[in-house]
Amino acid sequence: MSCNVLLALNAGSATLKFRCFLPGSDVALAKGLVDGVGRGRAHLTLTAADGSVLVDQPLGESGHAAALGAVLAQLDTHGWHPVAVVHRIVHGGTRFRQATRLDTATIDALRELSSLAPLHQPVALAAIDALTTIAPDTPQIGCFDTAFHTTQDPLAARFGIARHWHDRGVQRYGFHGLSYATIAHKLPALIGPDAAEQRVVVLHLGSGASACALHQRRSVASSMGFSAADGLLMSTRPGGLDPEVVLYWQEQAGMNVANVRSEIYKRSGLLGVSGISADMRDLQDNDRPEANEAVELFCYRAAREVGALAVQAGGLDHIVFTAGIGERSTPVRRRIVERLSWLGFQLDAAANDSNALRISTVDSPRGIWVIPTDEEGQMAREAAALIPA
Ligand SMILES: Nc1ncnc2c1ncn2[C@@H]1O[C@H](COP(=O)(O)OP(=O)(O)O)[C@@H](O)[C@H]1O
Ligand SMILES: CC(=O)OP(=O)(O)O
Ligand SMILES: [Mg+2]
Repeated sequence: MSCNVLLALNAGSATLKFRCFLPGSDVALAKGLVDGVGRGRAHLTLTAADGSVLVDQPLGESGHAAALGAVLAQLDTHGWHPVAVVHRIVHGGTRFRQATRLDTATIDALRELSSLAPLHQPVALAAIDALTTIAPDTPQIGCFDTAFHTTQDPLAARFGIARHWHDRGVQRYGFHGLSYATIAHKLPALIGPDAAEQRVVVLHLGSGASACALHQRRSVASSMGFSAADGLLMSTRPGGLDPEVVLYWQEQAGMNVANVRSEIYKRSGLLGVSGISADMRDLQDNDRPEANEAVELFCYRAAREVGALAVQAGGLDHIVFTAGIGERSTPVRRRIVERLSWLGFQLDAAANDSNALRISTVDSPRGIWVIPTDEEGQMAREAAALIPA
């Protein structure tokens, strides 16, 4: 049977995640992943809504364009025809504040922001360019990680630098907005309508990691800034760094801009501190002291940021863990919450071990929750109004 779908694409540095929705709804019909893109070992999986695996296919030497071509071919074979494609775009700068139909002018404007999100923006643009070539008549829509944070307190968006820089766009934007918007959307049903409006800090802990304070389900402040390199320790990014370190690398270690960017985006974080792996699973099960120190630094920095965000939100009632590490790592959640116990967060160890929705004890003064993120579902909701009838 053949069926029109909205195709949502979330292009990462080495992955292409996708999901097909009934147009105008957030009901998913199928989802998939191409792993190892551009690394000589791309692999496509396509899974139906009931969990059955429809495709499990090595693609070999595929870049983003070839990977996308293979995805479209498989969707076609299974009778799914994209009437529109919606892309996750990490940086929308000051201009893109809501889901936007993409054309030559908007794509050019997004290209100018590439250096501020070097791991993400170029690959999203590669997917957009590939689609423009393969399916020029299919409408494309961009949804932005920065858009959810336009409600931030103006003070939270300002660096302590000369005003003219701020006016030129050197501001704190905040990222992972599609993930935070998903959590804000799910909160009333999952934690209760009154609790949902309280002060909530969401910890999005994935390859990139950040934290966001919500009040009345809107972003008040977040840990990421001008780029997605600020804030928490991440898989390969350092998070907040004294700017003099960058000057030291350039002046004393002879590193050029490309070397510095690589150090910041690819060689720091869990990988740099441990010297072992960027993957939390490898580190939390490893007995070497360097692995333990990397995990401990990750947890300490996350807890420290929760404290800072509690000040910005004027208090704190709940914390929510989400994304790959937040949804699945029992020890990371335990170590973060231990550092927050003085704020009234008491962990229920058994609930934490089973990744339950509520992981705080019944008499914990404040709530601790685990809520799966759904960036693609959020994209489908945001794009609904822009899909041609
Ligand atoms: N069971 C688990 N325990 C600990 N960490 C996990 C687990 N499953 C996945 N992760 C971690 O989640 C991270 C990826 O998260 P994800 O949200 O998928 O990131 P992204 O979409 O940004 O690539 C990886 O660092 C991986 O180690
Ligand atoms: C913004 C960002 O860091 O995204 P990701 O976690 O997907 O790398
Ligand atoms: Mg992610």
